[in-house]
Amino acid sequence: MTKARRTFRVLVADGFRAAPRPMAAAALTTLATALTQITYPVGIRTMVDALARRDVSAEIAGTATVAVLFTLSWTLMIVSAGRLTALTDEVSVWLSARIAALVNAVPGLEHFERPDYLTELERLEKRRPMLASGPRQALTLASVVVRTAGIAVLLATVYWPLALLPLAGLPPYLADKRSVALRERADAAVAEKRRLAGELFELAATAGPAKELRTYGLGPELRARHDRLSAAARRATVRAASAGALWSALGWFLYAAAFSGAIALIAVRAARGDASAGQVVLAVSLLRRAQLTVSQASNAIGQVVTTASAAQSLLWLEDHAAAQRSGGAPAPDRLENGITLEDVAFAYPGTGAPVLRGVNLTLPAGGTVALIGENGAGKSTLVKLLTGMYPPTSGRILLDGADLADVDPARWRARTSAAFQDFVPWHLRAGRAVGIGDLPRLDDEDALRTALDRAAAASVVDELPAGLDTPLGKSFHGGADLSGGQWQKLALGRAMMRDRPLLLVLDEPTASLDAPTEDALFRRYLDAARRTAAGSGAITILVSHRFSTVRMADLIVVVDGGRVVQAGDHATLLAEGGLYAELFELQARAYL
Ligand SMILES: Nc1ncnc2c1ncn2[C@@H]1O[C@H](COP(=O)(O)OP(=O)(O)OP(=O)(O)O)[C@@H](O)[C@H]1O
Repeated sequence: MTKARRTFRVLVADGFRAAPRPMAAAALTTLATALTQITYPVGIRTMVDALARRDVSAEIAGTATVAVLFTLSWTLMIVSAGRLTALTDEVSVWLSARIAALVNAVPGLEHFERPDYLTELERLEKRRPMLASGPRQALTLASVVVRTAGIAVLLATVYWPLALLPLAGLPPYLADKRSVALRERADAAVAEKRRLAGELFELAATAGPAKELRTYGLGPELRARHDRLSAAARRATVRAASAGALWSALGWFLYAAAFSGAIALIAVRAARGDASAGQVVLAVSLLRRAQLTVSQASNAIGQVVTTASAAQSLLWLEDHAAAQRSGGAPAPDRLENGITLEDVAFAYPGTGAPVLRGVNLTLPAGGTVALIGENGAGKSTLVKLLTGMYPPTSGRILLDGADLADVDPARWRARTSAAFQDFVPWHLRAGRAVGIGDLPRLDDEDALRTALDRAAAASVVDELPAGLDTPLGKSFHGGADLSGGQWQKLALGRAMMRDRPLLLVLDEPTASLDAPTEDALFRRYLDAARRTAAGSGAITILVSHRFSTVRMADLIVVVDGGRVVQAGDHATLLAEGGLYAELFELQARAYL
């Protein structure tokens, strides 16, 4: 489908998809209003000419026509305004669901991490209300076209050159289009500044960073940066708005000149006796209406042009979601041999430098694997590749020999589970904050309890006033707030919800827990994992900086500068005397 047809689809056809009945009702009432609005001046002409001829019956007919059409046009106008508002509401709800579905249809994280994609998503979010009113604007434009055509035909019955008057609407239309383009360009140019300013505002005004802000006295610096960015963005948009206003003024000046010329032409024809009194009244009434219609046309076209350009953000998202690989092979039911990385390299999209290079590694089925390395070594990136958030830039990841690139991302995701270091403190009821780890069993209390036990998190829920039903977080009135460690235990419980994951990732999931708790938790967890892994060959990956935990893993993988520099069990790596032994000694000495 061409771009123009797809844009038309967003503006018109989506209205019928989102809300078929409201769209049909709005279309009918809007067009009926347009027809009655332009035809009632014909009754006025009949009235005035009948008056001049002293023809009483024609005058009664003209008056009745005016009365009926006038009353109808007002009634229909009010009904159609209501219909159009209802239509916009329905399309808005439908569109929100569609955007959310499209964003979630993209299996990877690229659109959340690349600045150019973020800008496009942000523009789409900002333009959502405008897009929701697309069908309304399209109907308004259709009504304007019908009225303009009707006015041109009726003016031609008075004196044919007057039919050309609606063409005088072109200069204001073109000027408004230019004005919109100027503002759009300025908006796109300052989008990054606005986003940064928004992030700084969040930092300065939300509870999370408040402690650090006060400790380091960062408030004034953040405010100054925020003000500088906001002012620069405002200056650019105000400049564009002023230039746009000048263009609009010029367009309307040209229209006013054409309008005055048309009035003068009718006056001259009437003075010469070439037009009846009724025709003069009809022409003047139509010219007034034409003025109104042209200004509405210019607005309606301007809005449709803006919305059509906003629709490009939605089309971009549709294309981006469609370009993602979907379908593909199912994930294996169980792992026999394990997951193998073959010469894997990876660079984040939009950045040149690889953060992983030449990674060759086998994670044995049923094993527990610990990833260790210094900050920024590439551990979390490796995890993102294994969970299918990103494909490798080169090299392959094989599940029992089958390329992960050929497996349907959603089906692979359904067989993985994870607790991340930057877990989400879901503000839900406690049971649900855990249950969303396996949506089909969201309210399955037995499954919830088992998951909480596996994560050693049962006590967190038991201490809550209403147990699993306790609302969590400050979003709820009276919601229970938890400590960092308690939130983290619930996140672990969430990761334990899936019964038969093939890959379970625990990416520094215990950073908020004290060392003995982490140690006890992992002993207990790894025992259970080894037992269940016997059935499915599941692999557990643990990212941690604590060697007391790491040493329990079957395989320890040492990552340094994006490369795997060592792999083996604790005793082997210690005997090798490389980076692992060095880091281990360092930490052991710190505890002495
Ligand atoms: N979304 C991203 N876009 C660009 N670069 C990124 C992104 N995420 C991470 N990086 C870079 O990739 C490198 C590896 O980061 P990664 O988070 O994988 O390290 P890590 O070993 O998990 O570190 P830590 O122990 O601090 O969590 C770092 O240099 C980091 O700056």
